[in-house]
Amino acid sequence: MMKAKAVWALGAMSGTSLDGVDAALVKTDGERIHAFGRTAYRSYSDTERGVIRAALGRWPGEAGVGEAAEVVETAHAGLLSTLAGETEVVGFHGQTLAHDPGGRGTHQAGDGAVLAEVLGLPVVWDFRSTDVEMGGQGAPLAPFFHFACAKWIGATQPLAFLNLGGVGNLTWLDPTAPAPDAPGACLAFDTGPANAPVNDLMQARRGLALDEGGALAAGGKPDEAVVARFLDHRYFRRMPPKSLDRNDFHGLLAAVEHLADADAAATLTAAAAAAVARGAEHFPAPVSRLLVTGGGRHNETLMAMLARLMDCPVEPVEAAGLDGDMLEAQAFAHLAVRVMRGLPTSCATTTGVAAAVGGGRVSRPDAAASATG
Ligand SMILES: Nc1ncnc2c1ncn2[C@@H]1O[C@H](COP(=O)(O)OP(=O)(O)OP(=O)(O)O)[C@@H](O)[C@H]1O
Ligand SMILES: CC(=O)N[C@H]1[C@@H]2OC[C@@H](O2)[C@@H](O)[C@@H]1O[C@H](C)C(=O)O
Repeated sequence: MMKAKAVWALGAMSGTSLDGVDAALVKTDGERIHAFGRTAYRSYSDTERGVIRAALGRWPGEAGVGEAAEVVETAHAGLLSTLAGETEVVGFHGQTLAHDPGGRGTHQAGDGAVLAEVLGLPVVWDFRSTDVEMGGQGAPLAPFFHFACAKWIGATQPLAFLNLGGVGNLTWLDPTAPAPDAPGACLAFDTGPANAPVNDLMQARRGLALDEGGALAAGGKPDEAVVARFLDHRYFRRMPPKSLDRNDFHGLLAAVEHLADADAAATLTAAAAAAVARGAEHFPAPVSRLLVTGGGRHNETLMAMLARLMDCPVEPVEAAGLDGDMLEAQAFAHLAVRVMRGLPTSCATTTGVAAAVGGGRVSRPDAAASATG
């Protein structure tokens, strides 16, 4: 079989924590990573964040959604144009405003056609809709990239990637499998809330965005009864694949209302760790290591709790030479190339979709130009 040519692709992600946009270059043929390139970040201003926050939970056509999409497009256009000269294709995730795979679908704000026109490059976007239309969860989508990362780092034994963002997601994988959608290659799902509840607590009690380093939680004692009640949630009894919306565990903050700040932070941190451990019970085989990506890997208390609960080494992805701040952006660069090549981006064991599917719409600059007159 002829080997596919690797190309430089530029991926961009605007995550659930609404901090800003990550962008990263990856040289890939959609199967194998050939090189990692430059990265860039642009934070949202408070005003921009406010516009996006006001549109959370809303669907296309509803109030505030157009304004949020414009903020997302402007931020991406500015950031991506600084790297556009180094790439052939863009993978644009956009900002998830609402995610209800069993109901109304999934909604990422930002129009790829607008970006294609601005950047003069093909843009792959709307990665999740086709999967949802075909009965999948539409998330997580990073697993096929995690599989490529496992090959890149030369892994030979099953391992797991854990993303600790607002929500947590876990990918178990066997790097000896021939492809990520091969039988027994991957199992992936959202574990539960990760940083979002602690962030919400810090905002409510201290006016801060996050528990820096997990310092507040480190000084508290988890309320085990609250953690046990949290684990009783029906989400943890569901078999994977499964995915979550940021607000699916909204009641968690009320459950720690009676606790002092440090104990409340410790309890919510313990709940996030326990959700991961509960998820790991679904692993088809033991793992050699758990590689942690996403902002939560900077939370030392959360990492220590995880290390106590897991029976394998728990390490930030940097221990394997990867970039934990950019992994999701890199994932959408890699997935964009898969879409361009007609390769699937999800399968039954990563999103629960009936058959492996290639999500993603492709907008080309000329088409964008003619569509907009
Ligand atoms: N130094 C730190 N100490 C403690 N927590 C931190 C630190 N840095 C980041 N975090 C946590 O990580 C979060 C951001 O993580 P990340 O950027 O991975 O999220 P995201 O990509 O927006 O979310 P998702 O993956 O759910 O879309 C912050 O909101 C905070 O809770
Ligand atoms: C619907 C949606 O945007 N989900 C995000 C979110 O953030 C983390 C987790 O929940 C994961 O399911 C997903 O993002 C990553 C990039 C994914 O699809 O793999």
